Amino acid sequence: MKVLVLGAGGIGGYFGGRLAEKGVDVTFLVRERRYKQLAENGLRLQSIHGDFHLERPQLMKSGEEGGPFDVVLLSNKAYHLEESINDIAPYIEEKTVVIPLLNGIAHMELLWERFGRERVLGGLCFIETTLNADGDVVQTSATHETVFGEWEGGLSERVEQIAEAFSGINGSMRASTNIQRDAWQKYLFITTMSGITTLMNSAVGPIRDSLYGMELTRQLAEECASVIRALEAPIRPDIVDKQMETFQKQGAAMKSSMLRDMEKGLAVEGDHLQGYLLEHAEKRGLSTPLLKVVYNNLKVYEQKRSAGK
Ligand SMILES: NC(=O)C1=CN([C@@H]2O[C@H](COP(=O)(O)OP(=O)(O)OC[C@H]3O[C@@H](n4cnc5c(N)ncnc54)[C@H](OP(=O)(O)O)[C@@H]3O)[C@@H](O)[C@H]2O)C=CC1
Ligand SMILES: CC(C)(CO)C(=O)C(=O)O
Repeated sequence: MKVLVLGAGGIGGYFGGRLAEKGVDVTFLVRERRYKQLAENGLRLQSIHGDFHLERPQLMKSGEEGGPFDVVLLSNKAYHLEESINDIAPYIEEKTVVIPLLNGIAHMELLWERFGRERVLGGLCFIETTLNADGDVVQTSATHETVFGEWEGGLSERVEQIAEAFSGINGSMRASTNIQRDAWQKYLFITTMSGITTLMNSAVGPIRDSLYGMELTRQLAEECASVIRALEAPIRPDIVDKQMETFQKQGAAMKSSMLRDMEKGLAVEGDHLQGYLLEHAEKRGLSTPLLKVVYNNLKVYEQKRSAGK
């Protein structure tokens, strides 16, 4: 199976690296700066599950000849989606499937529009990873999992084949029979998790231990869930309780990738995550006061960032 991974950042670098470590034929579609870095240093994973150094990753830049690919793993940030879609387009053939690993939901419509619903699977990942100053992928907590499947549910032959090819890696890349529900539930989790950690400017531990930390986290999750339910998305009735339990179980040092990006002064995916839900809340007249505060905090950050402060 030939896999093209767009982006070799925290997510693409990690899962693409783990696939290559198993012997899967993986090519990374990257831009100039990352190309140079990976060509010089190789792809290095520093992980609590074991380090890995891929000395000569297969690399491509947009427009170069390559393929055909069976699977394209999309691992860009949401604010690079348009360019990323354009860059993978030449490699999407009749039988190629795209698996997006981005957080959020709004990208699905754009992918369907461009490539057709039949070529796009649902996908998501649970992992805490970031790039260090040398461009190495640093992975720091127990979970390292991606999940993918047919958006309409069930298990198709192609999904089974991909799951077979991805099985046995150091980590988990598995098929789901209900990826639509899984993706919306992940969306709820990340919108709450990135929202509360960026608002409080803190890892999970101090938020949990603070006077109103758990109450506010639940309030944010309830507000987000109310919008998701109004969109008739298929989340479980008890999902907020379940996710609060998950929040309780996280290591104290656990941070969202959005908070890590903020700490590095990088762009954030506020429009794609919190903004998308707020837009729908406003259209439907739903009250989401804490979500508004969270989103506004991100907007203030963006303003200061673009003013260089
Ligand atoms: N990091 C984490 O712990 C988690 C992240 N996620 C989600 O996964 C997605 C990816 O996040 P993450 O990996 O952390 O982000 P990173 O910023 O670490 O990596 C994204 C990579 O995509 C590359 N890229 C963007 N556009 C293109 C393009 N047109 N062609 C080639 N490469 C491109 C960037 O390259 P360049 O260097 O050239 O800009 C960058 O290396 C996000 O939606 C995030 O929310 C989900 C779960 C956990
Ligand atoms: C919360 C977490 C780490 C779970 O995978 C995540 O998705 C993110 O921070 O982007």
